[in-house]
Amino acid sequence: MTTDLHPDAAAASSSFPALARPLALTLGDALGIGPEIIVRAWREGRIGPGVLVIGEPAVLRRAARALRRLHDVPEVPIAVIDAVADLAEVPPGALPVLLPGHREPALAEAPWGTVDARAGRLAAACIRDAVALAMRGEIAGLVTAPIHKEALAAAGEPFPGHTELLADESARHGRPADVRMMLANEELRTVLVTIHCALREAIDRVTFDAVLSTLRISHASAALWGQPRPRIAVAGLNPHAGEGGLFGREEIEIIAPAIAAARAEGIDAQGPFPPDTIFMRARRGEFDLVLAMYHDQGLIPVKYLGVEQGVNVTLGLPFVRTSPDHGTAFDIAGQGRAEADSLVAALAMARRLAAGAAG
Ligand SMILES: NC(=O)c1ccc[n+]([C@@H]2O[C@H](COP(=O)([O-])OP(=O)(O)OC[C@H]3O[C@@H](n4cnc5c(N)ncnc54)[C@H](O)[C@@H]3O)[C@@H](O)[C@H]2O)c1
Ligand SMILES: N[C@H](C(=O)O)[C@H](O)COP(=O)(O)O
Repeated sequence: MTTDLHPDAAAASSSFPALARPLALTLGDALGIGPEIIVRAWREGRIGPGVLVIGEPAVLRRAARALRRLHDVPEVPIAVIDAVADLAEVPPGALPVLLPGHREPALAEAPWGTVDARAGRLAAACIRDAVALAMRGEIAGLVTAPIHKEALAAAGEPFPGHTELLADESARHGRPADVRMMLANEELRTVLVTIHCALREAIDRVTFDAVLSTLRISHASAALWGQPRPRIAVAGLNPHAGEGGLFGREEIEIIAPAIAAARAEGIDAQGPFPPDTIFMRARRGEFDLVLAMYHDQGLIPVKYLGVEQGVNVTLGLPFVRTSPDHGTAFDIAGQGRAEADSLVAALAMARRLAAGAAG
């Protein structure tokens, strides 16, 4: 193994719960920071045992060469495997890379930080391969490196992100899934009622059923991370949670009735609270989780605390899926500047969730 282990490497590896099956790490957008944070985390000894990458070897080799050149450290060896079972044969120190069903080796010559349909196509293929392995029980879960949504769209994918694609794949494998996005760090957890759509559309999507089902999914999922009865705070949609109807009536007509229905089912839900202070209250311990009505209402407070520790978890799937809380960072891709901390946190969260799911 290389000599430049991260100071947290020993702590990270020793804290890994042993899993009976490996985790799959999907490549993400080949022209973003995904390949380099995978190689960097591996080189720093922070990925731990029982993990394989599903991706294009040539792309990972380019990332390994770039990091060797930029950080003057030994190049991470890549070991290509054809099946999960081959993981046991991979020599120590080599990064195991499972060949995806769809290949795009030429992406190793494409410019970093550019939108490329081939990268979108490869990213989607790696995700689908990982879901197939998860549904067959060959892996304990998947951790997805960031994709670029424009590249996904350029590849003709009808899904705006992993969350929607994973739900569709789950259904295609016979397991329809009502999923929600959670973003969590050490201080704050938020689950979103609506995600990847225009804000005007998001407001229309805030319905009684959407809020109630998000509460149900959040409540049911919390047992996986050891909180069987989470104290859930529900943010209002409008400023000051509508100020008694002065600034909108969604809280009165939609959100409060959904909270009441959830409470009648035994879910510890409270609100709707003014959105501008509920995250501060949750962060200081009044609540375990905040339900946010739309994407940025929930993600800004978590990411504002720093993208280093946040983890994106898809709730409601029949398999574990986590992801770093950041994107492809095209502005720094290929420069050796991307931090791998959130990827490491996503892997650690996936291990904990997979261990919990295994019982
Ligand atoms: N999990 C995912 O797949 C995921 C998550 C978020 C965004 N995205 C996608 O990524 C693309 C770019 O999104 P964006 O620009 O809004 O956000 P981004 O997270 O890619 O970048 C935002 C800023 O944070 C910095 N940054 C991000 N990750 C970093 C890291 N690990 N180390 C150091 N700096 C880091 C970037 O350099 C940039 O300045 C979009 O297509 C978006 O949809 C994907
Ligand atoms: N909404 C997420 C964020 O901003 O972090 C990001 O787009 C990831 O979404 P998926 O996991 O659905 O790709």
